[in-house]
Amino acid sequence: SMNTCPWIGFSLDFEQSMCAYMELEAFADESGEYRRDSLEHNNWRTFPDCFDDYCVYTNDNFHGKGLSLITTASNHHRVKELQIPQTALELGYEKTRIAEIPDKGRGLIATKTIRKGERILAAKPALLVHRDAFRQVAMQDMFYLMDLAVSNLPKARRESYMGQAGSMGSHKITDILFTNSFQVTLGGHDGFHYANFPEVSVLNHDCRPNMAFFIDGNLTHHTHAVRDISPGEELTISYVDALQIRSERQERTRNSLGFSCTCSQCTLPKEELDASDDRIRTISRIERELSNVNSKEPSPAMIEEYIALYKTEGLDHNIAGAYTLAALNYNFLGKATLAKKCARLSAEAGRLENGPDAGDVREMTVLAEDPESHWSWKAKADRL
Ligand SMILES: C[S@@+](CC[C@H](N)C(=O)[O-])C[C@H]1O[C@@H](n2cnc3c(N)ncnc32)[C@H](O)[C@@H]1O
Repeated sequence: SMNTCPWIGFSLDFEQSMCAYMELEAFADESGEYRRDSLEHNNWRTFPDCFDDYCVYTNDNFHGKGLSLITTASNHHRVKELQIPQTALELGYEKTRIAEIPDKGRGLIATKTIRKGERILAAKPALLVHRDAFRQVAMQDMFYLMDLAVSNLPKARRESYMGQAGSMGSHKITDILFTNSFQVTLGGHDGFHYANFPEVSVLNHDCRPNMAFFIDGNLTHHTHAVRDISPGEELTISYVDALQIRSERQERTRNSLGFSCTCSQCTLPKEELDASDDRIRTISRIERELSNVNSKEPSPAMIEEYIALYKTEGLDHNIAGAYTLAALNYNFLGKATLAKKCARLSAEAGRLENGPDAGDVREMTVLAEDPESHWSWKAKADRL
C-alpha cells in the first residue's frame, strides 16, 4: 500500500508499483541481472531505499563472490576500506562431505583423517546486517531491506543464501539470517553486525565441538580442527558460550536459536551430566581467582586443576584463554618452565581460536620465548 512506501519523496526513479513486500523474483529479470537503478562507486551499488540510517549496499565482486550490507553509511565506508589480499584463501571442504545427520538436518562429515590444527574452511560473507537495524526499523520495512539485499546478490551467491536452512518460519530470508549468523564488529561503538557465511551454515552445533572458528579483519570466516578427527565423524562448532551449564546451554539454543540441542554432552546420563556441570562451575570459580590480581589463592596445584578440568570437559575449542591465564599465573609465581609451556600452548590454540594476528597470540609468543623478561615475571609474588 502507499503508506508503506517511505522512500517516496526522496527516491528519483522508483515506481510505486515497486513498493513493499516484493517477491524475490521482482528484482531480477530472466537472466538474473539487476534491473533496478543504483549508484556505482568503487564496485559498490547503493540503493536509495533506506529506513532510518540503514541502506542496502551491494558489491558483486567482494572476495570474488558478492556481498550485500544493510547498514549505515559509516559502516559501509569501513567495509569499502578493507584491503582484501589477492591471495585470499579459498574454501576448503576437501576432506569432507555433506550428509543427513539424525535429528539435526544436514551436516558436514569427515571423509579422511583430519589432524588437529588443519584448516577446514575459509568462507566469505554473503550478507552483513547492522545489529541495531532490527531494533530501529519496523519489521515489515526490515523484511523489505532483507529482500532487496539478498535479491541483489549475484545469482550464484543468492542461490547459496537461499539454500540455507531456516528454523523459525515467518519471513524466509530473515529466518535464514537468524538461523545462520555470526556476530562481527567492524570496530567503533557502532560496528556490530550479524554476518552470514553460506558455506559455514552446514556446520551443526556441538557443546564440545571438534573445530574452532574466528573471523578475521577481512571478514573471512576460518574453521580449524582442534582435535584429531576420524573419517565418519561429524565436524562441529559451538554456537554457545563454553562455560555454560547444560540448562543454560539448552535455554540458549531453544530460545535464541530455535532448536533443542541434541549433542552428546547434552544427552549424557544424569550422573555424568551433573559431574559435567560441576566441572563447569569449578572452572568458573578457579577462573575468578586466577583473574583476580589481589587473590592469594592461586597455586601451582590450582592452575594444574584448572587446565585438567578444561581437558576432561572436552573444551578444546576454547582453551587458549585458559592457557593464557595459566601462563600468567605460573609466571606470577616464578615458575618459568610451566609458564613457558602454557604460553606456547596458548599461542598454538589461539591461532586456531582467534587467528594468528590476535593480541594474545603475540603476547604469549613473547612470554614463551623469555618468561623472565615478561612483565608478569614474579609480578604478583613481589606484591603479596
Ligand atoms: C547453521 S544450521 C546447521 C545446518 C543444518 N543442520 C542444515 O540442515 O542446513 C543450524 C540448524 O541446524 C540444526 N542443529 C544444529 N546443531 C544442532 C544440535 N546440536 N542439535 C539439534 N539440532 C541442531 C538446527 O535445526 C539449527 O537450526
